[in-house]
Amino acid sequence: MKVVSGETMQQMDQRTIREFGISGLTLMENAGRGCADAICDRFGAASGRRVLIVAGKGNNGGDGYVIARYLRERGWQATVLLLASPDQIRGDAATNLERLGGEGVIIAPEGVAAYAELFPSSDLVVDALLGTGVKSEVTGVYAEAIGAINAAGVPVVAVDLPSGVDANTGRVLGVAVKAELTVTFALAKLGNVQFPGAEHSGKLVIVDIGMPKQVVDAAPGGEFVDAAAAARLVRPRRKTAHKGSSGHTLIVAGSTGKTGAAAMAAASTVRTGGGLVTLAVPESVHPILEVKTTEAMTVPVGDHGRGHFTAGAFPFLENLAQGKDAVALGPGIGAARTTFFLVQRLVEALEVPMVIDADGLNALAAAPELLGKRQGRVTVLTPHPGEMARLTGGGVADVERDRIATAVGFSARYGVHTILKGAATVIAAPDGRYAVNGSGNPGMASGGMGDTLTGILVSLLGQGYPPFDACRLGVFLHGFAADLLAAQGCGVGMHATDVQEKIPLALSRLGG
Ligand SMILES: NC(=O)C1=CN([C@@H]2O[C@H](COP(=O)(O)OP(=O)(O)OC[C@H]3O[C@@H](n4cnc5c(N)ncnc54)[C@H](O)[C@@H]3O)[C@@H](O)[C@H]2O)[C@H](O)CC1
Ligand SMILES: [K+]
Repeated sequence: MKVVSGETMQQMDQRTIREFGISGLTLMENAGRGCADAICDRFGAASGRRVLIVAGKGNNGGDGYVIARYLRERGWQATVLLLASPDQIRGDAATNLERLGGEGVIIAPEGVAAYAELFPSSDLVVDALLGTGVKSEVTGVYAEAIGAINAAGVPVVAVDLPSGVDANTGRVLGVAVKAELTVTFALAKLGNVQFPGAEHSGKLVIVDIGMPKQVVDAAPGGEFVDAAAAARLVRPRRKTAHKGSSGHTLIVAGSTGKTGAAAMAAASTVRTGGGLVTLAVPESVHPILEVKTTEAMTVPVGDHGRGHFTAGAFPFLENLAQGKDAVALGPGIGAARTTFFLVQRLVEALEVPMVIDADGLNALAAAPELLGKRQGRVTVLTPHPGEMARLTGGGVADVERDRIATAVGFSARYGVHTILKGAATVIAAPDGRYAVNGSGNPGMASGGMGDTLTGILVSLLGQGYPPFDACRLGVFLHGFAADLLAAQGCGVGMHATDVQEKIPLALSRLGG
C-alpha cells in the first residue's frame, strides 16, 4: 500500500482537477459520501442517532458538510459545529456549507465553551477540523475543540487525519484527536501510519474518491508494508534447495557478558532459512557459545584473553569472510576501542553484503564516512533512534521529529540501506525508496530483539534476496513473528528467543 505526504496528496488533488477535468467539488462529494458509508458500515443503523460534526474552515471541514448531508439522508440527526465564521469559508467548502442551508449548523468562531454539552450527549463525533492543510502547532479554539472531542467519551471518527496529527511525520502538534476510526482519501498519509499518529488514527479505512489511476500510480511516496506486501516479497524455496544453495553467512558477534546476543543472532539466521551459519566469537567466550549454539558452527577468534574482539583479528576475520554470502557485524561485541577499530577495518575491506548492528554502529559513529567506501556494495544498518542520532551527530529528538527524512537522508548520503527501528520501523534504500513497517507490538520492547532482526536480515541477504526486499521482508517478518506470539496471549514479557521460534511459522504464513 502506497503512503504519501500531505503535500503530495494536495498535488494529486490539483493534477486530478487540472489534467483530468474532475472537479474539486466531485472529489469532495466522493470523499464525504465515502466517509458516511464507512461510518454506517462501522456503526450500523442510524435510527435517529445524534452525530456531532466538528468542522474547521478548510476543505477538511468541507468534507464534514458533505458527511452531514449524507448521514441525514440515512436517518442520523447531524449537527455541524463550525469553528470559524462563514466568511472565512471558501471554494468547494463554501458551496457545501450553502447546500446544508443553515439547518443544524452552529457557527462558533469563539470556540466550543458554550456548546460543551453537545459533545458527550452525541452518539458519535466526527472530527473535520484539520486534515492535510495542518501547518503548525494547534492552539486556541481548535485546541479546545480537540480537547472537548477527546473528553466526550463517545466514539470519534476522524476525516482524513486526526486533527493535530502532522500529515508527514505522525507527530502530535501540541494536541491531537484520538479517533476510533479514520477515513482517509485516495491513499493513506504518512501521518496515519507513523506513531503517534497511527495510534491516534485507530482503524484506518481508505476511500476511493475517483482519482485517476495514472495520478495515484505516479505519485511519489513510500510503501506501507503489511502482510500482503510482505508476501509479495517472499521467494518460495525450490524443491531442489540444499544447504549450499540457501546461503552461508558469517556472524561476528559476542563478548564477555553478551554471549546471548551472538547466540540469538545465529539462531534467528537459521530460523529464517539460512543454509549454513558460521558464528565467529572472541576466543575467551567460545566455550560458552559451543554449548549455547547448536545448528550454527562456531569459530574462536584470538582475543588475548580480553573477552572481546581486538584489532589484531582483522586478517583472520577477513579471511573467514571469503566465500560467505553475507556478514553480520555487531551483536554483543561491546565498545572497546580496539573492537571499534576492527569494525572500521572490516567495514572498509569486506566486499560481501553486510548488516551492521548495535556496537558495530557505534564503532561507525566516529567515522561514518567509512561507509562511503562501500559504494557499490550492499550495506544494511539497523540503528535504533539513539544509534541513529550518534551516526548523524544530532539528538534523538531530531531523529524522531521526522524519522523518514532522517533515514532517507542518511541512506542517500552514505549509499546504505537504513533500518530505523522503533514502532513503525522505517526502511530506506540508497536510491530514495522508503517503506514503513506495519507489523510488531509493544511486547517487542526487550533485549535481544535487535539481535534477532540482525539474524533475519543477514539470513535473507545470504539467501540472495535483493537488499531492499530483504530489509522490508525481514523487518515485517520480525514483527509478524512477535504478533503471532501476541495473538496467543504472549504479549508483554515475550522473549526474543520466543520470537525466533515463530519465524518459520511467520514465513510460512507469508507463503515461504
Ligand atoms: N485529495 C484529497 O485527499 C481530498 C481532500 N479533501 C480534504 O481537504 C483536506 C485539506 O484541505 P485544506 O483546506 O487544504 O486544509 P485543512 O482543511 O486541513 O486546513 C484548513 C485550514 O486550516 C488552517 N490551519 C493550518 N494549520 C492550522 C492550525 N494549526 N491551527 C489552525 N488552523 C490551521 C490552514 O491555514 C488551512 O487554511 C484534506 O485533508 C481532505 O479532508 C477534499 O475534500 C478533496 C479531496
Ligand atoms: K480531521
